[in-house]
Amino acid sequence: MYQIMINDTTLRDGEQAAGVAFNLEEKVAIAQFLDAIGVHELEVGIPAMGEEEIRAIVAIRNLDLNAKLLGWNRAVLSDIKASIACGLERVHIAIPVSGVQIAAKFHGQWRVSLQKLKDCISFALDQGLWVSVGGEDSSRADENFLQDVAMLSQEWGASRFRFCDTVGVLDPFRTHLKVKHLVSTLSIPIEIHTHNDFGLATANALAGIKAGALSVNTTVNGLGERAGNAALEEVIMALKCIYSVDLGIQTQHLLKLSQLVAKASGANVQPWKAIVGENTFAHESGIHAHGVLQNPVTYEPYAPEDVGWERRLVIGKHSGRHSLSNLLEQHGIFLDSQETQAILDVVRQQSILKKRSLTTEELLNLVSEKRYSHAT
Ligand SMILES: CC(=O)SCCNC(=O)CCNC(=O)[C@H](O)C(C)(C)COP(=O)(O)OP(=O)(O)OC[C@H]1O[C@@H](n2cnc3c(N)ncnc32)[C@H](O)[C@@H]1OP(=O)(O)O
Ligand SMILES: O=C(O)CCC(=O)C(=O)O
Repeated sequence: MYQIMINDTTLRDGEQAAGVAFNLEEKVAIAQFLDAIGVHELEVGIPAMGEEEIRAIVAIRNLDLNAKLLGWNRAVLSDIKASIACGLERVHIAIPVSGVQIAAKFHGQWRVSLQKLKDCISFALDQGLWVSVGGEDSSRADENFLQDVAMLSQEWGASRFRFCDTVGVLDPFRTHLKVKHLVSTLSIPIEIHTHNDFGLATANALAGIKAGALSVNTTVNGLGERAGNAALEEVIMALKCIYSVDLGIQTQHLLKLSQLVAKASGANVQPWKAIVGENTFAHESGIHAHGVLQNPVTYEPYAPEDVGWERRLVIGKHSGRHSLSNLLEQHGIFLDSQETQAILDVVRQQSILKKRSLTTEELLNLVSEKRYSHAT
């Protein structure tokens, strides 16, 4: 595959998740972290939101990061002026392209909206800015109209066109078809922006990349509007492990980044969340733990250290003899198979009662209660 760029929008679409509000320090810390691990481009916010947002964006801009910085704008001149006031050199200008959005938001006046887009692109270019255009709701747009808007954006001087599955209604097959069509007719790069309303955001982002999109929008932990966006950590690791595409990003810090964003957003990551959930490298089931003890590749698609995790074997309702013996032996306890089975039976009962796996301390207490003479 060709050179793919991540344009992370945790600080824009991520923060649009209902109830999430980063302060300046948090925005700066997230931007610094993303930059430090090698993320190529950051959509840092919406300058039109006013003073607070502008202050945060200016603070990020003053860091002189390696990542390119992009401000999000409507096709409104005052929005572009606010981006300029932040000292940004790259602006993203969005317009809705679906019939339903143009009707509801612009009373069907698509010509007016296209003229505004043209004026904004022209103004931004005159100010020496680099311009990207976003087709909001591209996935539900009439294909010919979408094509026209993208072609016009290119003609008017935009350097990239963003295909947005704004309400997450595509599947990977349709994403591939639609993005491939745009890629084949435009000479500027396409960016893919996906939402997770049906749990397909990452799959659709990958399908867009497969179809030739050179840039992909992500957010840390998949944070974002409604069900969120394609998760940065999922896109990076899927590209690396499934497609052998290394984006040059230091993946071993992905867990720390996830924790930073979880704290700043007040939105915890569910334990089974891909890549960064706390169960990602936790093995309880006897058959799995036995396999992993022989060779971790049996039940792990990549090594925990690759993303900052450590492997955990936990003892609970589904555990078997091998993992129990392994853990006890680490504490100098060697039981015969009957004794091990007896402990396992109690573990199962206790796990059901406690509705969780047991801690090592609880397990050692169980063994000592049994008073096996050779157990210490
Ligand atoms: C799919 C997306 O994620 S789009 C990004 C959405 N993000 C956000 O809305 C978060 C930040 N937004 C804000 O702070 C505010 O909405 C602002 C500052 C942008 C605008 O605030 P307000 O002036 O109070 O307007 P409000 O939000 O109520 O309504 C949106 C206005 O933008 C217009 N608008 C929406 N999209 C666009 C667009 N792409 N280009 C031009 N105008 C647009 C609407 O028609 C409406 O205009 P009107 O006031 O003339 O009727
Ligand atoms: O940039 C755009 O055009 C809109 C981006 C967006 O957040 C969306 O469509 O979901």
